[in-house]
Amino acid sequence: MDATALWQRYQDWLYYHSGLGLYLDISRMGFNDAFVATMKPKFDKAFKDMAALEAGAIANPDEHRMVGHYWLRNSDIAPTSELKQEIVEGIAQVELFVNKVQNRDIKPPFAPQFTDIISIGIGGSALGPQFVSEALSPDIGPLAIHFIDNTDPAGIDRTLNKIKDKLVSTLVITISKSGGTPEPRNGMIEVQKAFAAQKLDFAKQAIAITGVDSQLDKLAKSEGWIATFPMADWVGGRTSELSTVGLLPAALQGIDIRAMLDGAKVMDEATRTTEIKHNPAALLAMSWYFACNGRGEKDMVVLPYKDSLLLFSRYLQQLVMESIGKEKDLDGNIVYQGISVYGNKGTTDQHAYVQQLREGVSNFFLTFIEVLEDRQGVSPEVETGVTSGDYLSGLLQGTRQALYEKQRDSITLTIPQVNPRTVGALIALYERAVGFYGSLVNVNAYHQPGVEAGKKAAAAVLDLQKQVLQVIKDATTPLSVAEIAEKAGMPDQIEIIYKILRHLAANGRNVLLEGNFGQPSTLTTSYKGS
Ligand SMILES: O=P(O)(O)OC[C@H]1O[C@H](O)[C@H](O)[C@@H](O)[C@@H]1O
Repeated sequence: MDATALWQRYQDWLYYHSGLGLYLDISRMGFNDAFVATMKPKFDKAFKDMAALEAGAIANPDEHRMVGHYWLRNSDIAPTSELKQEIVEGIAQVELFVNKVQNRDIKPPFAPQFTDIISIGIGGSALGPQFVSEALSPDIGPLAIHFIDNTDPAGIDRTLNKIKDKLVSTLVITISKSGGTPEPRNGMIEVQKAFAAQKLDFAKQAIAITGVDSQLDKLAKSEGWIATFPMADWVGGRTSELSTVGLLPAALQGIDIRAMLDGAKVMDEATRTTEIKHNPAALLAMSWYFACNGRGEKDMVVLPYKDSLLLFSRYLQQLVMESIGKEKDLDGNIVYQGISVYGNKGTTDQHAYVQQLREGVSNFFLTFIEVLEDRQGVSPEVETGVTSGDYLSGLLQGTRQALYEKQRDSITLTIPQVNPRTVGALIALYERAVGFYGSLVNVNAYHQPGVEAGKKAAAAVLDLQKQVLQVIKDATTPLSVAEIAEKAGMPDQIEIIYKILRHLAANGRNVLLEGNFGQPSTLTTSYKGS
């Protein structure tokens, strides 16, 4: 297409939201009018599904749950007055708590005020708070936040070492919807031990955000933690950023949560229209469908040209891949759906993998995220008449053009500034686009059965470890891996048993492994404990 035709196509397909100052440009996706026409009936169904979801339908049939994240930012649309009240009270509870922390009505027992937060959680109980903190936390805020989002001992040490002198004034927030996920439980126990080592009273500095009556809820109540905040079962982990999960840590950091909620609400209104061309979430979902042929044939590369949006692609990775990546569709057919998401930030990635994007395998489409405001205040010139921000903008435009010349499709989303309102709007935009896409490809976008399999397998490995340890403790002579597997009655688990032994031996757990490490069958194991 020549420049004039491209410019016309840009204008024909440009979506602009004046209230948010947000632009969506899908003109560099290679669809045509015939494609749009074929999508029309699919979207009619998607719009209907979405309306039913918002009205309180059981949109997550496997888990028999409603899907209510849109109600969080406009409680008036909650399907019952009880739910509305629950939402209003949830926000009030957050604001009251944050107020009390700020006024020092709630404070740690051995320090004048809270200065830091350790937020413990994983997946949907971490990615949203991490993204929002990176995007919006002030350079010097009322409380500084640190995350434990894994069960990696060295990672936990790193976080704890950084703030060991400030543990006395640290508020610990453990977030887990189910309240039974092992990683945050482990993190919480390790933090509890770090508190005990400094003779601090963990319970007086701890709060939980979790489902009512979950293990975590019961523990927090039985140990007398400062507070527990309920998580509703109709809010999924990956869509919980605008629930207490995201709002509480954000507000404690001094982020305007009402503005975040408002941005999301405004975007929700914009994405309810049933005209594809005027609905930015529908335009996104349609573009994804085009690029992926409705079957995940291409990857979604997300490149925000703004450091503070660094974690957006990681956040979207869960939102998109856990929602769309499904073996079966809603009718039970095997479909192996999904869209792979990755990305870091521009221009940084231009000096890393954009080489492949421009010239290598063409298995992706790009989403540029552009922020019009370079920084607050005036920029110095780095060359006559040119600022660093001009470079950032120029490199984005240049990359978009260079990719287009090689027939690589891209979407460009432009916001005026990274602020609570635009971040709320971005979250809402992608939540809705993912919901539409789920309908377009007929999958349940709100469950995650695949994750359960991995969790069960991990639990089985830990059970096996206990058996293996017993076998080597009981043995009077060193045993080979095969002998251990035999004695544990698990000969078919020999490879996992070998890996358990190797891990124990590497970690001072009284397990001695001897022999040729390049030939595991020669290894013998003995127990060196007392
Ligand atoms: O909040 P939690 O119940 O601890 O769950 C944390 C995360 O882990 C699970 O395995 C799910 O796949 C995620 O969707 C969830 O966000």
